[in-house]
Amino acid sequence: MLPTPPRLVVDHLSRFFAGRAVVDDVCLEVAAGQVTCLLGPSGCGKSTTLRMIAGVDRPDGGRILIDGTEVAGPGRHVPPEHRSVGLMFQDFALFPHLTVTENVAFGLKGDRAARMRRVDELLERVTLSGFGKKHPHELSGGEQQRVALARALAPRPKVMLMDEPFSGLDNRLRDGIRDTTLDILKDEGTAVVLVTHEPDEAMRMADEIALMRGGRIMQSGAPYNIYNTPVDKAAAAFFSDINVIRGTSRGALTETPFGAFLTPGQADGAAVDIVIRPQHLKIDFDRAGRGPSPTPLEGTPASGTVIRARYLGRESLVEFRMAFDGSTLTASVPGVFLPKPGTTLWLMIRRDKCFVFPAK
Ligand SMILES: Nc1ncnc2c1ncn2[C@@H]1O[C@H](COP(=O)(O)OP(=O)(O)OP(=O)(O)O)[C@@H](O)[C@H]1O
Repeated sequence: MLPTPPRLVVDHLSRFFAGRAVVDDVCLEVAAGQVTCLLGPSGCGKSTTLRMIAGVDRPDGGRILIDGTEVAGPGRHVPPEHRSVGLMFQDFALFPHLTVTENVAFGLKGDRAARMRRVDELLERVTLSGFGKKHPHELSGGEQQRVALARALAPRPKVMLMDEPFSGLDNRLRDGIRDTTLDILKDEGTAVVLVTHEPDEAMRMADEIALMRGGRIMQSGAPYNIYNTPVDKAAAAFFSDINVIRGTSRGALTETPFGAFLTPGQADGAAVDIVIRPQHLKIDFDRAGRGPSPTPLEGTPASGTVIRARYLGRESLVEFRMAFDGSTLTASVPGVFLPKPGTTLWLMIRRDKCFVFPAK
């Protein structure tokens, strides 16, 4: 038996505007029931990629296949309504003059009883049973969003395309609605491509994240891998603040004020950036002008003076001016830790948590 093809395949897709590649050789594979997030800064080509998958824009190169059938490619363009794709955007675009039931039933074909069964099933799924006769203006933002989800899912699309679908919602509503939406999409077995510029949203929703920059996918993988093995400094910086310590490679080592770091593979004499997230800097107290003893895992401590400390709820962020060169480093500590500005403390760096990149 032949293996089942992925539900959605995007194969070397490109799009040019005024001679500039805004989508540049993008490849994706999304299985049924899988959520892939296109994540990246504004203007990196996420929405253009989504629009080509939807069929409202045509690629200049590459192909798109749904369940193994080419829907876009050289000389081929299947119109959006024949692609079995569902769409959900930031403005839910419900029809204001139609009731909730009529909105959800809008794209459904077949006899009335079957259509109504599907509408009832979906309204129950999105916990809006009993709302069928209401009009969109009688609903809250979160309720409208759930109607939009039910409407998009009603015809059982093979692929669901979502462009910042939660960004219009109140912060407090968002997490709950994201989780409900995810459960329903997984239950329906739809392949999902979700566009977002928020790393937290991608980490929360995605089975796979495709990190985009300048029209290209810079890195793709499971959220854990993207966060813990970024391909470069910018990929690391997309998910959190980062600290950068510059050094020069000698043999397989780079000497820094925090001791030597193993940096194999870097050319001798090359400038190297050691990158560390704030939660992986360890803070220790001053012992009459000395720090704690060096350890193999955390290296040599370096002293710094507190510039400011802020409490953010789950954690405290402490900024330091480092004694060795006056540079600034930021450490985060779970809970409440608010040392006074001017206090001298010592910082250490977890060797197993830092990333090494050639300096650019
Ligand atoms: N129809 C068009 N004509 C010319 N340029 C366009 C067109 N559509 C998009 N662009 C340009 O292509 C680039 C990518 O746009 P796109 O909307 O795909 O980015 P995005 O990553 O979705 O950004 P955002 O998060 O701000 O929506 C941008 O520089 C944009 O200005």
